[in-house]
Amino acid sequence: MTRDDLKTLIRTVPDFPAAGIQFRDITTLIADGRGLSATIDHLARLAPPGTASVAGIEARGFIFGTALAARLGVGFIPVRKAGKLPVETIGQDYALEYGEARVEIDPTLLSPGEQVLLVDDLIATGGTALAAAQLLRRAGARCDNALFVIDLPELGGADRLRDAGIASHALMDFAGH
Ligand SMILES: O=P(O)(O)OC[C@H]1O[C@H](OP(=O)(O)OP(=O)(O)O)[C@H](O)[C@@H]1O
Ligand SMILES: Nc1ncnc2[nH]cnc12
Repeated sequence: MTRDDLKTLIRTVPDFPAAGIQFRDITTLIADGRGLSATIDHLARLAPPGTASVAGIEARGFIFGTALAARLGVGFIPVRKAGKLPVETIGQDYALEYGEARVEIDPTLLSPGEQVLLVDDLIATGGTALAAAQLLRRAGARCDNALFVIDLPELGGADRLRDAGIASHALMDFAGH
């Protein structure tokens, strides 16, 4: 399946979770077996050589991140929402398109200088991905690359990541918010 084929499997839900938001829903993509498999194929082709682990952002980033890590034969690092990890964590607050949140990681899961590939379903403002990358870097890992299924380019997230020294790719773009 091409990236254009995959794009047809994304469901758009207007005014969720707030008025004016066009919610790009990946559940219709992952419910399609060929679509899910092809998505992981496309992401795997974009993974940089030397990737030592994949970090995925809760919750939707876990779906693509774990599948990609298994495909690449590397470990998976969960970037969790606040209060979920059972050990001492480092955390970062951030703003997103429709609210505020905090992500946390267990820094002991990472080795110094380890090259971590950040994965999420979607990049909008980039606030979530930037917070996750900052955490991975604070833990001593390298985080210079990120992959997304969907980019909303008008919200400028990929530009923010580039300014922070993170190269990103997405399988598809959607215009508007
Ligand atoms: O680029 P940003 O403006 O930061 O927005 C993108 C983030 O928003 C969504 O997650 P959400 O916080 O809705 O959580 P979920 O994955 O648990 O549904 C999405 O999965 C990204 O993680
Ligand atoms: N428009 C959108 N659709 C789905 N997830 C999102 N996360 C942030 N903005 C989003």
